[in-house]
Amino acid sequence: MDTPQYPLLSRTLFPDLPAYPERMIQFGEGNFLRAFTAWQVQQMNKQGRFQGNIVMIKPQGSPVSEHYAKQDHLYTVLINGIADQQVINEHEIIHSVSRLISPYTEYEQFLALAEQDSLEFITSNTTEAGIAYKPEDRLTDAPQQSFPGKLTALLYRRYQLGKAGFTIIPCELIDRNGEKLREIVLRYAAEWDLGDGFIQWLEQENTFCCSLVDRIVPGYPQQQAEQLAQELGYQDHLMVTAEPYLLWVIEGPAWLPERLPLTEAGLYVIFTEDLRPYREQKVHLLNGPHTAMAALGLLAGLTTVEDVMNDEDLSVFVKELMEQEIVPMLDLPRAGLLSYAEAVRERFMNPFIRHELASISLNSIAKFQTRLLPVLLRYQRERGELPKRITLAFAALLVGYRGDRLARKDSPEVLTLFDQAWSQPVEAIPVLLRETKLWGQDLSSVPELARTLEQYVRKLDAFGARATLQWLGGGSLCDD
Ligand SMILES: NC(=O)c1ccc[n+]([C@@H]2O[C@H](COP(=O)([O-])OP(=O)(O)OC[C@H]3O[C@@H](n4cnc5c(N)ncnc54)[C@H](O)[C@@H]3O)[C@@H](O)[C@H]2O)c1
Ligand SMILES: O=P(O)(O)OC[C@@H](O)[C@@H](O)[C@H](O)[C@H](O)CO
Repeated sequence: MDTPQYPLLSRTLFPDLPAYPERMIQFGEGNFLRAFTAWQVQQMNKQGRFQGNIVMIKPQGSPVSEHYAKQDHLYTVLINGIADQQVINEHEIIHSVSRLISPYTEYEQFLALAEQDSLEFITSNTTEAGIAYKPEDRLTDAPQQSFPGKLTALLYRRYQLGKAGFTIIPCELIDRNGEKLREIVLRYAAEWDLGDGFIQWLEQENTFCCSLVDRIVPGYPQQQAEQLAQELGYQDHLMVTAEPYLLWVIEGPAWLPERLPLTEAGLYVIFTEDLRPYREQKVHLLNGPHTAMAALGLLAGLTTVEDVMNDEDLSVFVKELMEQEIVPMLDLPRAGLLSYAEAVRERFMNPFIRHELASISLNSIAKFQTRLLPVLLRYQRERGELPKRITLAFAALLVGYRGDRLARKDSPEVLTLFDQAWSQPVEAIPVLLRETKLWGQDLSSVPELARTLEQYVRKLDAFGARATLQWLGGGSLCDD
């Protein structure tokens, strides 16, 4: 929203903000990283513990938003929510980003980062799709299309200059993110014939860490933009809202906490030798319910996570989904899982942030595959029956992806598969379940799955999401 009566946030307005040498390269300029890594770097800087800034790299070719340069790479993070029973409504101008480079228009500037000795860390968040191998990438491209391709080119230049390697900590929400990134970089190194010396340098001088991130960051506060400009006294096109909670689990070497003193700065960062249990818990008990509530909530006509948590039927659904279907399928102590589940529900109830179900529903098929499907399959194997709530969320997703009720946001490939299947409604569900490109496996032989989904889809179509939820919880429907 434009609020031209207020000056634009820039260093002219705040000339005393400090600037530090660049110590971190960050692939990704999205909302999440702006309220996560850059915010944390600023907390360390404020305490004199890091004294380093971030260079952001635009991982994709879409035009760079003019706002970064116009705002001197400053932006506001608004922290809104409840922590330790205290209401928190804080804002902070983040000045830990020094510049944003697009390799698509400034490829030489991008590669020149290899010359900078002050740079030690590389972080990234390029969505679940970003850590991907693209066979067409070449060292001679300017730039390579994939994020790992660009990273390999940068690392190769660094190696050629005989300089020290980096500590690389990706934040993408995929399993073993650091290992996957390392594998792809090594693959490019071999395929591009960059030599044994480079491969040895990659392995010995660089550290790829796996990491898990957790902070709800709904992004730009569209609806309060005007009021905020009035309160802050400036307009900021890059401001981003986040909850107070933050967790970063990093699986890395013992020397890392000292070099990256996040914990010392009082941030909830866990350095561990094994992040798997943290990942299982978060992906299934926080992201899983998000994906399920988005599928059902949108069909029920709701808009935000808060709407869901204030809805009698849906909030019960979310609680039972967590406690009765997800918790029993996780290999972690039950008491800890239940208290995590409760804390997550409190975060979902945050009355100060507006988390749109539509934004959570982006690319829901891939999300269902990682967040809920493993739980559904394990439940079916161990109990000999389907978990009814996850299955209902699955049915709601299939209805949503039919395209006649809701706007769908997914890759063209996924949408085409759904359009083809739904063009023959009678056969649609078995056809979709067989499609390995959607689920990573053929689901047609999962006992009772096709039949149950067909039943739930019929009920969702005939009676709507709310009545179907009530029926699932023991109520009756006219065709019972
Ligand atoms: N927003 C949150 O609450 C939150 C919390 C935890 C994790 N995350 C994760 O962060 C990711 C980004 O969220 P966001 O809110 O910053 O979104 P965003 O749309 O603001 O930013 C997305 C970023 O990813 C890049 N990107 C997108 N597709 C890419 C691709 N195929 N290859 C390379 N780069 C690509 C974009 O250029 C941009 O830098 C999400 O996918 C999610 O997994 C988000
Ligand atoms: O960011 P996405 O689109 O991958 O998923 C939506 C939410 O589940 C997610 O952003 C959570 O809010 C986040 O993972 C909390 O740490």
